[in-house]
Amino acid sequence: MTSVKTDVKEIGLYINGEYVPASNKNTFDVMNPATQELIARVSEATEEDVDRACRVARDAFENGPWRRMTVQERAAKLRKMADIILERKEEIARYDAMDVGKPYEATVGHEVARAAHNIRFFADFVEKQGGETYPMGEEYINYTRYEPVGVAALITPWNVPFMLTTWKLGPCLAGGNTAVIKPAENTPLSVSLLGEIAKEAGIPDGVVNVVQGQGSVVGNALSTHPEVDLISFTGSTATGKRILKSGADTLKKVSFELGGKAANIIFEDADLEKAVPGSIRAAFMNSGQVCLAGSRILVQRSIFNEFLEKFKEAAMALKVGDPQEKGTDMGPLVSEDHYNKVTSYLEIAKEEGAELVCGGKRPELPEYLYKGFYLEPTVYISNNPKSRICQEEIFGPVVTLIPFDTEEEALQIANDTDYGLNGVVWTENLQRAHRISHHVRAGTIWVNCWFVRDLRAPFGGFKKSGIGREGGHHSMEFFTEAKNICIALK
Ligand SMILES: NC(=O)C1=CN([C@@H]2O[C@H](COP(=O)(O)OP(=O)(O)OC[C@H]3O[C@@H](n4cnc5c(N)ncnc54)[C@H](OP(=O)(O)O)[C@@H]3O)[C@@H](O)[C@H]2O)C=CC1
Ligand SMILES: CCCCCC/C=C/C(=O)O
Repeated sequence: MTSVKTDVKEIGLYINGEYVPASNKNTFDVMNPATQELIARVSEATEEDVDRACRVARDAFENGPWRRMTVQERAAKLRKMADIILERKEEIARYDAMDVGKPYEATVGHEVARAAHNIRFFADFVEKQGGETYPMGEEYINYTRYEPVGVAALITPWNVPFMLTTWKLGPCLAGGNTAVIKPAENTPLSVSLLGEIAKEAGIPDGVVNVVQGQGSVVGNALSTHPEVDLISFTGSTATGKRILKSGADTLKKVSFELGGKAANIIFEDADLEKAVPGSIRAAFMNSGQVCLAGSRILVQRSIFNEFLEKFKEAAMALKVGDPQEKGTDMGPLVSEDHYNKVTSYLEIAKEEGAELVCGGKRPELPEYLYKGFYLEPTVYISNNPKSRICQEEIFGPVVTLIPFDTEEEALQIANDTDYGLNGVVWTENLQRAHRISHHVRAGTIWVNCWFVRDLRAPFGGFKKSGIGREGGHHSMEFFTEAKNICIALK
């Protein structure tokens, strides 16, 4: 058996409605992390290319029709875009499976569908959005308008490239802004299609541009560019800090979705029929390369052994393998560098005295996957919540079970982190569910579920997990400027 073989793709930058090479004709190679085969050569933008993309986006914003269209006209084009995404869902999911190593089946069924929903949701949202009016007796009346901000830089990570980019692009375009998108260098394939999909949907040239290349060059050029008015960024906390500094001189608006180290708390009254599979998903979906991963599993001591046995059995039953193949639960890690980072925590865990329950090594795989960056689902037990494996975002299929006795202790451990993106609570006690949800310091708490999303709800992090919120009117507030108009009536 072999993985799906494809020709090496040649991918250009997408600027002003067409694919173009980099100004110096340089390209970079993209590998399939499941096999280390070369899958694409991608044009590597220079600062000059980024400058051109930003100027094109500025011109499309100032002089083009996009921001002048009625919301109904813009919404119709966005709905068309969502339709095209669904029509091309196999191609998009195949791309994400090829460069991220995501299981194709889950990607085509969930993530690409969600990507289309991201665009359609904001088309519907802006059509229904009203303004405010504040009459001042008979003499004056105030009313508000929500106007686009300008040129947005959308900088996105490699773990969920297409879906997370559309999560930003939907509200950006619905608000009447123009965009320069920069996907992660490891995973440029699916996002490279967004410019042509926008064009096919009738969105004017220059409104959606995609530049490719390294964060330190291309991302930095965007974050410092005078024509960029706002930056919506999803990625690591370390990069978020850098972008905040680079954007400071030009006073850019920022929205940051950053890292996480969620506590997944299992109380003794939890229904383990739900808590075990739910915790497995939260731990190992996307090979654990998920900001929302429930990677610190806090288990009440009275049920610790029972939970441990069930969790271990379920983790070991996950099918690790070729992301292109039906039935694969977990693909490889995204790259050699990332594999080295994740596996360095296996050494750290040993030094910290954590007990290895299962995993911690490469799985046995067919020969054609020998070079892939695979790691078995790995589970530790630790009694030291302050240890590095319990504090740092490993971003791989490595989780730690931590025993606790009381609610107070669970809360203390849950909140003992720099991060605050989300938390998960498993209990059949309604009062406890509310109590714990109120006291865990994080932007989203899931009770007896994980990663259930309503796009109207605020999404974002406390502490070092982010700045601002995305979702519904939160996204629209970021991507628009509220203007008050005060009219004298006499
Ligand atoms: N809160 C949330 O919703 C989510 C958060 N994340 C977080 O993302 C991280 C994983 O993604 P990862 O790609 O490694 O994150 P990085 O922060 O390394 O990269 C994210 C993006 O920023 C770019 N970038 C890197 N350096 C700079 C710079 N100096 N200026 C501007 N842009 C730059 C990267 O480019 P390049 O790749 O080319 O270096 C990439 O496109 C994890 O910490 C995870 O928790 C992920 C998903 C959701
Ligand atoms: C495998 C999917 C992980 C998605 C992580 C971030 C989600 C953001 C959102 O739902 O908007």
